[in-house]
Amino acid sequence: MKYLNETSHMVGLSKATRNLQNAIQKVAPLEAAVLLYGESGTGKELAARMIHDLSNRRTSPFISVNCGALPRELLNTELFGHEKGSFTGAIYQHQGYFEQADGGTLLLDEITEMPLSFQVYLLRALETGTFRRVGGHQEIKTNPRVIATTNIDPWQAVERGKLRPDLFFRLAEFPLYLAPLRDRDEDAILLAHYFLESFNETYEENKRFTNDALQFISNNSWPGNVRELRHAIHHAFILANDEIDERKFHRGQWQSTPSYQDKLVYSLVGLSIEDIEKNLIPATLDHFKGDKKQTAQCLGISLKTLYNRLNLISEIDGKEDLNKVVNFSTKNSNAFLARESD
Ligand SMILES: Nc1ncnc2c1ncn2[C@@H]1O[C@H](COP(=O)(O)OP(=O)(O)OP(=O)(O)O)[C@@H](O)[C@H]1O
Repeated sequence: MKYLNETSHMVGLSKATRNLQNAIQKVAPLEAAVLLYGESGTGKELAARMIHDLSNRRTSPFISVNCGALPRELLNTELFGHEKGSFTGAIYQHQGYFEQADGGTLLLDEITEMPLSFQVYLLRALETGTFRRVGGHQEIKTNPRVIATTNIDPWQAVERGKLRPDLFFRLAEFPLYLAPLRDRDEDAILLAHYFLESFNETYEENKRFTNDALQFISNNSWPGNVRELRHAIHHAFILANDEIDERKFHRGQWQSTPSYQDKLVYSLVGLSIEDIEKNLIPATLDHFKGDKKQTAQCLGISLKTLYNRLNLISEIDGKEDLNKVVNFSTKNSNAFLARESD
């Protein structure tokens, strides 16, 4: 098995992605501070990495700091470092991220999660290009290029008091928006093929999507964006033998908002299990155009059980009623099997 490594370039042909790629190409060689904003999983960290790789700083370090994950009391030492003996346990001098990223790129991830009271120190370091290590007296000068990211609208973050306006203006010399996957037309399919090829290569397999899987990928809204899509494909890839069909996506634990399932389940409340079964079996049979093997497979029952259930249903309802059930439930099953993404 090879090392999973498909994350080095930005896949997508939608207008939003092409605009983003163009903007990255333009801003990367400059020194402007970039603020990347967009929903979680849209590719902000990837974009930051690309900016670094396309800049003149590419051979220097790229240091990423998750501002939301650092406790307030550690922010100072983690960002600016400390001198030996500056506090109990400081047995060595420590260089903070600002020094480590000197000449390279410092990615301040989730900037709006940084406590407001600390943002003023960050701003000072950015404005003057200098800072002091904790316990130090000497001004240290470094030159990292700063890229910041946030999952929330940065203008709203300023309004709501989560981001100091002066820091916002310093960080947002070049704001860049990453659109959610649902607004990026054909990108989901391209990304799906890209991730599939990558998994095939990694696991030395040759798995393929069926048309209904591609339909599902294209219809789903992917609220967790590219990250969710990647996890879903990995999950389906692991379950599938050769062909990755739509059903491999159904019960995935990756699913963050099981919208169609929720809707489906709530639409069934009030019916008995017997009613549901009576409707579901003929509807599934109808969906597979009478193919009992596929129907049984989809329902997760044996062919024998399917025959027994069908006999039972026709005994209960009579032939005429069964047809009615099929017609009635075909409508519902089509809606269900089409996996409406809204
Ligand atoms: N256009 C793309 N092409 C290929 N891979 C992508 C693309 N966009 C995102 N990815 C991949 O999707 C995953 C999530 O992306 P990333 O971590 O950059 O998102 P993010 O916006 O920074 O998320 P968060 O805000 O939650 O930190 C990563 O594995 C990344 O490599």
